[in-house]
Amino acid sequence: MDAPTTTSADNGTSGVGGGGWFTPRKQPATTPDGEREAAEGSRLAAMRPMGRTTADTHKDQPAEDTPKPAEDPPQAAPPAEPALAAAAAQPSAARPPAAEPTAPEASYADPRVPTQRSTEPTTQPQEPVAQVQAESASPDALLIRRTMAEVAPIADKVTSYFYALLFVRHPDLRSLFPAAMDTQRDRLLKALLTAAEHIDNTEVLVAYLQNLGRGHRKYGTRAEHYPAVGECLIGALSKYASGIWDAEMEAAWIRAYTTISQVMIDAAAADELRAPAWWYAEIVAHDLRTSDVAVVTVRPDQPYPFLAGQYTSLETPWWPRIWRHYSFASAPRSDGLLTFHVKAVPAGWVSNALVHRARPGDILRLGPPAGSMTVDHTTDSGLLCLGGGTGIAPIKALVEDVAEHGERRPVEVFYGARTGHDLYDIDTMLRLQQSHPWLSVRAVIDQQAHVQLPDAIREYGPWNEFDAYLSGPPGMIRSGVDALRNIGIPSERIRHDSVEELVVVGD
Ligand SMILES: NC(=O)C1=CN([C@@H]2O[C@H](COP(=O)(O)OP(=O)(O)OC[C@H]3O[C@@H](n4cnc5c(N)ncnc54)[C@H](O)[C@@H]3O)[C@@H](O)[C@H]2O)C=CC1
Repeated sequence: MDAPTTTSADNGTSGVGGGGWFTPRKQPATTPDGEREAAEGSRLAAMRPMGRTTADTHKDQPAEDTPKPAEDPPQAAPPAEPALAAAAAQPSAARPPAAEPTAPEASYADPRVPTQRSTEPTTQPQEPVAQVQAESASPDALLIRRTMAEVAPIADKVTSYFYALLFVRHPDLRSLFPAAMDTQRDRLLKALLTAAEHIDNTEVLVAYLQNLGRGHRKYGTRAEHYPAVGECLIGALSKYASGIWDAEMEAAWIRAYTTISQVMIDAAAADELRAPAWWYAEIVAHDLRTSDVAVVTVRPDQPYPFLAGQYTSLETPWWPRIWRHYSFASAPRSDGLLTFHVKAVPAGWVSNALVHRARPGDILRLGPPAGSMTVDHTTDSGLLCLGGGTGIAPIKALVEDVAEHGERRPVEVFYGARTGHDLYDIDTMLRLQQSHPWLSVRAVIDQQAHVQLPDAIREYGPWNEFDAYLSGPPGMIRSGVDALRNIGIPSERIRHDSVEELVVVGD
C-alpha cells in the first residue's frame, strides 16, 4: 500500500474558486520518500479544466442516437474503474480476436473492493444511527447525502445520462471502456457516488481511492481524464436532482470530486515511478479440478510483488478491457509463479474463458495487487479462517504465509462447499495440515452438515484470541461477519474483501 497521502482539496475549500472545474492542484501531496514530484510535474501540467459550467451542463442532451453508455468498466469502482483502458496501445496479446459475447459476467468475483477491517459497531448505538451520522457529518457530506437520497429512486436514469454525457462530450474516452458496456453498467458511477458519500471517512476513503488510482493505470486513465468525468457527474446529478440542486450543493460536489480525483491522481503518479501499469502473464499450467473449477498458474513477465491474502485484476485475451478480480491462491513463491482458482459461473465471460478456453501459452494481463486481508505478523493471535468454495484460495495463501514466517500460532480453517465433490482443494489443505501441527482444517459440506459455513464455527472455539478471515461468496461473508460478531469477535479483528463497492464498512 502507498504511504498515506493526504487528501488535497484544501480541506474542502478549493475547487470552485481559482482552480476551475475539478482541476487538481499543481503541487502533489508529498510522500515520505518524496518520489512523487518528478512524475507529477509532467502529468499534472497537462491537465486542463474543461471550462464548462453547470449552465452548459444543463443544456447538454445526449444525441438521440447515442448508444446508452449504460456501463462502466467491469469491476469498476469509483471514477477509478472508469476503465479507461488504452486499447489502441495494447500489444498483440491484449488485442485478441473479438469473441462472441454471450452474456455479461455476473457479479462473480468482482463485487469486491479493497479489503477492509470490519469496523461497524458491535453494539447498538444509543441514538438512532441516522441521527448520529447526521450530527457528526460535515456540511458537505450532508449535502451529498441529500443529493444521493434524491436520485436514488432514479439511479438508472442518472447512470445512463452520465455515460451518455461522457461519451458525447468526450468521445475519445469511449475506447477506454469495454466494448460491451451493458456489463455492470452502473459500477463506475455507483463507486464514485459511494466515495463521495463517505467523504468524511478519510482513513478508509483515502486508502480506497489510492488503490483505485493505482488500479486505473491499467486502463490508460490519465490525470486529464478526471475533469471530464467530474463534469459529467455534476451534469447528471444536477439534472436529476434539479428540485434541490443549488450553488451550495454544486460546490459541495465539486469539492468532494476534487478531493476524490486528486487522491487517485496522486496515487497513480507515485505508483508510476515504481511499478508497471500492468503485467503480462503467460499461463504455464491449467488444471481442471471439477467440471467448472480450474486452477490456473501463470508466469508474470516481470517480478510481481504482492502479499498473501491479496487479489489482483485480470484480463483475458478474449475479452479485452474486461477485468475481473481473483485472489492469489499461494503466498509469494521463489519461482515467481502465481496461481488462481477460477469457477466458471453461468454467463460469466471471463471465468468461462479461463476455465474452458485458456490453455498453457495463453497470455493474460494482470493489474496491481490490492487488498489488505493479510496476516499481521506483529502479533501471535490465532487465525480463524472461513473459505467458501473458491474462497479457499486466499485462505491457502494465508496458511502458507504463516508457515513461511515460521510461526507457531494456531490456524483453524473451515472450508465450506455445497457437496463433497466441490471440495476441489481439500487434498492440498489436508497435506498442509499434515505438515503443520498448528493447522487444523475442517470441511463443512452443506448437504451433510445441514448448516452453512458460518454456523459451523459456533460449535468450536472459543475464538476470543483469534483474528478472523473470511473469503467466499458475498452471502457467506455477510452472514460470517454476523456470526463472528455474535460469538464475540470484535469487528476490528474481522478481515475480508468487501462485497460492496466501498465500505459497509469496508470491494
Ligand atoms: N477474497 C474473497 O473473498 C474471495 C471470494 N471469492 C468468491 O467466492 C465465491 C465462490 O463461489 P462458489 O465456489 O460457487 O461458492 P458456493 O456458492 O458454492 O459457496 C461455498 C460455500 O460458502 C457457504 N455459503 C455460500 N453462500 C452462503 C450464504 N449466503 N450464507 C452462508 N454461507 C454461505 C456455504 O458453506 C457454501 O457451501 C465466488 O463468489 C467468488 O467470487 C473467491 C475467491 C476469493
